[in-house]
Amino acid sequence: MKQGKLLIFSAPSGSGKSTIVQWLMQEHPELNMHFSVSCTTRQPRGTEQNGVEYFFLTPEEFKEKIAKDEFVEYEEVYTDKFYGTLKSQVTSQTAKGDNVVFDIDVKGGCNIKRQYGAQALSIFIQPPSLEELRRRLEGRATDAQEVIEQRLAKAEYELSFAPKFDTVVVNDDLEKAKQETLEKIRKFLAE
Ligand SMILES: Nc1nc2c(ncn2[C@@H]2O[C@H](COP(=O)(O)OP(=O)(O)O)[C@@H](O)[C@H]2O)c(=O)[nH]1
Ligand SMILES: Nc1ncnc2c1ncn2[C@@H]1O[C@H](COP(=O)(O)OP(=O)(O)O)[C@@H](O)[C@H]1O
Repeated sequence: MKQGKLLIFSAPSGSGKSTIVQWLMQEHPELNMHFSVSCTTRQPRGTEQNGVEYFFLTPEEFKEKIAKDEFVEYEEVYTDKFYGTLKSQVTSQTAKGDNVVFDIDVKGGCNIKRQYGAQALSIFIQPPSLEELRRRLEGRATDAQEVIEQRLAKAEYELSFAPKFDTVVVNDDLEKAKQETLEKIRKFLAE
């Protein structure tokens, strides 16, 4: 059976990556995309549920998974906040011929691309500007101001990773960004 492919999405927090990924998964079931549920040590926010958006782990549980070599990759994305991709999330889907979607930080995105080469497409979702990124994070109203500042402080560094990705989509006009991403994925899956 044909192996599934990997679709990696990275961007500074607030760029619109989750909005685009959720739209693709809801509106385009023919793409056969399955979300890779990561592990994290951050607290759940809003309506997030364990096992849906993330597996929410204690730092001890996370360390145990590192020791057991259960991660394809993991990073301390923000101070004391660990995020990791489980090997089981990748192999169980690709073996069935399904495509796996990763919403993952810039370093993790480059790491997975390095490991999977041509089986993976890495997409960088770029905000039109840092000012707009601030507006979106504040508008989303899911994080405390301190958390927003922490994320914005990291955004410039993250933007410098864009050239390392297979492709960059600027998310200015959301509809355009969705269509552009869709076309790129269709082309890659047809290869
Ligand atoms: N390296 C790595 N990064 C991850 C993983 N899962 C999520 N992330 C990234 O961690 C960052 C913070 O994610 P989150 O707390 O959900 O905030 P949001 O991106 O603002 O919605 C984002 O850049 C995610 O893409 C993972 O398994 N590994
Ligand atoms: N092109 C866009 N124009 C204006 N607002 C947007 C656009 N794309 C996304 N947003 C909004 O910006 C906020 C951050 O988007 P989100 O998808 O949560 O980002 P990320 O997953 O990259 O952290 C959300 O409130 C979302 O509705």
